[in-house]
Amino acid sequence: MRRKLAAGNWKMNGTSADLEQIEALAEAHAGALSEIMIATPDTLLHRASAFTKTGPITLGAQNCHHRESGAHTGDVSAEMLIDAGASYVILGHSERRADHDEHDEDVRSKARAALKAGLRVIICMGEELEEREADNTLDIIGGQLAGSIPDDVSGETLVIAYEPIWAIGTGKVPSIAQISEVHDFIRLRLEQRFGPQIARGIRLLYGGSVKPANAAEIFAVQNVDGALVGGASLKSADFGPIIEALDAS
Ligand SMILES: O=C[C@H](O)COP(=O)(O)O
Repeated sequence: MRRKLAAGNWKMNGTSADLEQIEALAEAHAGALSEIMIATPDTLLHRASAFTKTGPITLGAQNCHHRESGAHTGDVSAEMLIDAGASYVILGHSERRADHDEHDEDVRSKARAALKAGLRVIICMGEELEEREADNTLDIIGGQLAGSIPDDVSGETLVIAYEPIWAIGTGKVPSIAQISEVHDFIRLRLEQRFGPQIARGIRLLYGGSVKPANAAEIFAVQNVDGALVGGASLKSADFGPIIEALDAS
């Protein structure tokens, strides 16, 4: 049985004044059935960890370097993230792929480093609108799966987030049939590569304009084990109902 995961990605948003959002979530959802993860900016991790020592919330980061340490100005290693309070790291987000020219092999080597250090990884993948319209979505996802995910993974350590790029921050959401098709495809590919036992333990998140109003419908899809939420994770008043919808699914 896979534990549902409501993951928030704050992206480049949030200062110390916003820690009260995490405090409010921790209080309101102390009894949540689902796991709740918030990937704050690295600058907030240590202080946010004060609110996550007990209860259902875990913390994550949004990137890490593929090396353990050394002369890499401005970068942060997986070990440093753990030291600051993270237990997850999001890797391969389309914004990192676009802004920092990250490719599947970069994501894979970062994932190896993160797993070696003891982080769980949320590896993101998704198609551009042109790729969707050209009916290439499954080819794109198949390539990203093969290229981004290292060999040594388990249901404990790997989460995959399907995030169609055209749905991120746009208010556009794929149809339920489209979400279902991609998630079933990912599960099948994982079974083929890792075997049914490992594949069935890996959680698959949907991401892209998840809001309180559409969460329940998305969470009803088989093989959707939660969500990676951007904008609606910034305020506890928005993220809370999404967590409740996941608990109820
Ligand atoms: O990581 C989160 C996704 O990019 C979704 O962002 P969004 O919920 O603002 O569309």
